[in-house]
Amino acid sequence: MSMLNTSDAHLPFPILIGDIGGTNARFSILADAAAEAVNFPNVRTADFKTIDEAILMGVFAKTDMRPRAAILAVAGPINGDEIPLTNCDWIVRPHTMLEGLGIEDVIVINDFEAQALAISALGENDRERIGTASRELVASRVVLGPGTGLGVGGLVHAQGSWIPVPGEGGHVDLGPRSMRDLEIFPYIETIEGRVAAEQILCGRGIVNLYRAICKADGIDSKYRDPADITSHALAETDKTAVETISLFSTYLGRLAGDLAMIFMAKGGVYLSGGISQKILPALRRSEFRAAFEDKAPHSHWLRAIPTYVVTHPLAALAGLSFYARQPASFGVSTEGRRWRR
Ligand SMILES: Nc1ncnc2c1ncn2[C@@H]1O[C@H](COP(=O)(O)OP(=O)(O)OP(=O)(O)O)[C@@H](O)[C@H]1O
Repeated sequence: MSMLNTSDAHLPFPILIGDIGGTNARFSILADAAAEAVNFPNVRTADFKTIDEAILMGVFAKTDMRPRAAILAVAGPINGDEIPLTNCDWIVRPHTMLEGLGIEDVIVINDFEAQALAISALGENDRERIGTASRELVASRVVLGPGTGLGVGGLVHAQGSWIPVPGEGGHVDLGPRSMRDLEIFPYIETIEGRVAAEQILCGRGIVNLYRAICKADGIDSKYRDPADITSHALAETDKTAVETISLFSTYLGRLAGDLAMIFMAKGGVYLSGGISQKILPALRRSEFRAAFEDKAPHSHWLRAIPTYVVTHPLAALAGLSFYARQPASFGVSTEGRRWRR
């Protein structure tokens, strides 16, 4: 039995769980540890001034259930009693929630910690395997998700617990490796001179990569929206778009393999984020998996690690509910991130 959570009392049910993204916030309520989650319609963050107002209108106005506790996953760092969100004007103020919403206990964690909690127990219907490695081990895992940005979360298995590890893995350096990379990389828009992984592996990164390929080839770029590039790539109606998504898959595989080595992720590497699902047919091709395994001197080891695309539509909420139902199975540190009345 793990000692990691002994200082943390269980949260009282019903528990409100929330995944607060830049554009959308998704909420559910768990009536008790055995009950199915009751899901509420997506709330667009731009439609409400505050998260408290969104909870009142998007949840409380639609049910008689009143949560006694809340676990929220947010995109952004959690420091202190005022938590600003990346890509959205909301500031999460747990003290205000305790006073105004009748909630007794609030925990706030990072969105990729929630994604990491989810990959501890996703079923076969909630993921699609990429490649042939299929050995399922109860061992450390990694999740990386290209969306508006690039999130990364580790899930370490130790002392009989799953321990989510938040971090800024989306900001590691990504370097050129092939001759073609060397032609394209000089044209990738940098951040203070650096090609951080997020300069390529996210929505705006797809456009950045596409434009760099156009410049390297001396042709005009036609598309400004990542969705246009992926749709032309998947339909094979534009050669540069096809190469963009092929290289995107290679670079995603390269980073996924690096993270697998860093975390000794024998339990598998998971791709989440909106973009992974949208380019699933491209990820099924050879580039992603080939780059993932291309890690001499450890390729034999990478070949045995399964890789998956998360297909669960509400994976972060699923992760939060696994934790809410069975907190003792997880080593979630709540220090400085839990507020009680
Ligand atoms: N078909 C597509 N192909 C590639 N990129 C796309 C496509 N559709 C949307 N995008 C890009 O995906 C990004 C949004 O990603 P995602 O849907 O994962 O949102 P998110 O970052 O999780 O935010 P939120 O949680 O608020 O929904 C945007 O940069 C958008 O331009």
